Amino acid sequence: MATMESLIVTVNRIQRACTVLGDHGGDTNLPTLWEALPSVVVVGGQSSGKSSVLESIVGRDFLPRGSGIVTRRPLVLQLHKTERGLQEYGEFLHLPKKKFTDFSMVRKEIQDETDRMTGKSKQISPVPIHLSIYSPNVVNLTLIDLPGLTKVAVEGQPESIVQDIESMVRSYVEKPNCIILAITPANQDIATSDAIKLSREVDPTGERTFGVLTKLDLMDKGTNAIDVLEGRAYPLQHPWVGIVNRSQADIKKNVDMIASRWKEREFFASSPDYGHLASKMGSEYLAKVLSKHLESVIRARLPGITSLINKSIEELEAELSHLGRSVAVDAGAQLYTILELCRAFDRIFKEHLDGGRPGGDRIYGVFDHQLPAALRKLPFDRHLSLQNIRKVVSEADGYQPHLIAPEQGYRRLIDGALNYFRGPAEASVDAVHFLLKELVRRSIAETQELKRFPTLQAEIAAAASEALERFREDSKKTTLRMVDMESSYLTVDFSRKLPQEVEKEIPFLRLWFIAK
Ligand SMILES: Nc1nc2c(ncn2[C@@H]2O[C@H](COP(=O)(O)OP(=O)(O)OP(=O)(O)O)[C@@H](O)[C@H]2O)c(=O)[nH]1
Repeated sequence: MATMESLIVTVNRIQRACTVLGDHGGDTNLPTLWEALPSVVVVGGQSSGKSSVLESIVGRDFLPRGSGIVTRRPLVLQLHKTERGLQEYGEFLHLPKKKFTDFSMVRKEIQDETDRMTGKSKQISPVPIHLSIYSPNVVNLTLIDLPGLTKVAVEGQPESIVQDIESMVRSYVEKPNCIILAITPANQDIATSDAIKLSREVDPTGERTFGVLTKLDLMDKGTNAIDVLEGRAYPLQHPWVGIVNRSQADIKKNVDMIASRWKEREFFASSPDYGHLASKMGSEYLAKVLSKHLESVIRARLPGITSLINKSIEELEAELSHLGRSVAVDAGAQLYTILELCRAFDRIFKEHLDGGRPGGDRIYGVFDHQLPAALRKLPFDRHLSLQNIRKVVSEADGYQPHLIAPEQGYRRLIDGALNYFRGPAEASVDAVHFLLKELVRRSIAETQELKRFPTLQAEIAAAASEALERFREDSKKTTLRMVDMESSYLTVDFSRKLPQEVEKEIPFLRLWFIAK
């Protein structure tokens, strides 16, 4: 049996690890170990007696009380049985090593930790609070206390609170590893029990549901719940357990929990209705039944839990090896890592440009195909038609016609022709710019080392893109400046080199290349 008890303790440790790692189940698309771990979830309507049942099981008065919705975060209560005579204490996961021997301080810490997550608002939060209680008066058992199913939002709560609570409760009870502790007050019509309605919906066979009837002592005189407790009414696979907790008056009088347990035992033992069931009633019996059932569920689920843990370890180890060595902490080493990553990107980008990876050939193609093709389309034939030449020469001469060579006319003709080059020159700069941006994107994607640093990857891409934009503007200015330089200084040699037979193709293209 000791092995089984350490089994629950082991599952408790895994559960705490899940919460530390942010895995508390719920609607995440991340793989979750939390949901594979069996636990007992306490479900009931408002003021049904959930907190009282938990305190009766623990034998300590430690839960916050008040009107409206008091429980606003799931409370994962892990009970650890200790040797008789040892001091009882509580310990929170978010305050490791701090032992709470004063259980009124446990209540205050639950309230404070709830407010830390939800603020002073009355909001609820799915992030659980982990509380471990070490006591000789408990059994090894894990219980999760959830906000009470309510019908109305109290002031300061959004209308959606009713739905929000139900969704949170559902996210727990619908999981196959969840053992449902459905709390129903006996002094209300069980047919209207929120807990029974919900458990029947998510666990129609009742194999995961334990029905608890509280407030048996408050039933109207002459009525009893014997039909339910003996399984004739609202039958469940596991027999109902009747509980008598402290009344509000007892709470006010600070009746001791252990004394309250004694009163409960007296109630059942002396009851004419329930005397014959006394050995199977009360919070102590309920705790033992739940602990034994939890052990059997853990035992049954152990192979699945083990394989899930092993699978998670393999996946995490694979991810770790993919991520590579850990990044240094000091600034100098981090800078070195960043420079190394930049060099890796630079190396790949250069290979695209200089050869070894595709890309540079397309840039060459801009000058070897696109630019000449664009120049061939320039309207030199129209610009250099006899009609236009006459027009430009006569305009250049003004009222004094040229005597020998129409030099001014020539200059204007050549200047006008060279201006046609501006468009294709700028288009070539744009084409090369587009190709370089594409090469940056591909180089970033091909730099494996950068994959584990998405932020740095984005920063390098942004810096490279910004630099290319600057270079593009500078390149356009330089290209147009070259065209202007050529057309602003036509030497005599330029004209002398003109081919004698004006070829049909592109006289000025040949003229241009000869002049260069
Ligand atoms: N007489 C008597 N009173 C009970 C019993 N169980 C709970 N109460 C009283 O019912 C009231 C509500 O009990 P809680 O344990 O706070 O109920 P709860 O479901 O935790 O309430 P919330 O979580 O705040 O919705 C308290 O005043 C309890 O003292 C019982 O078995 N007998």
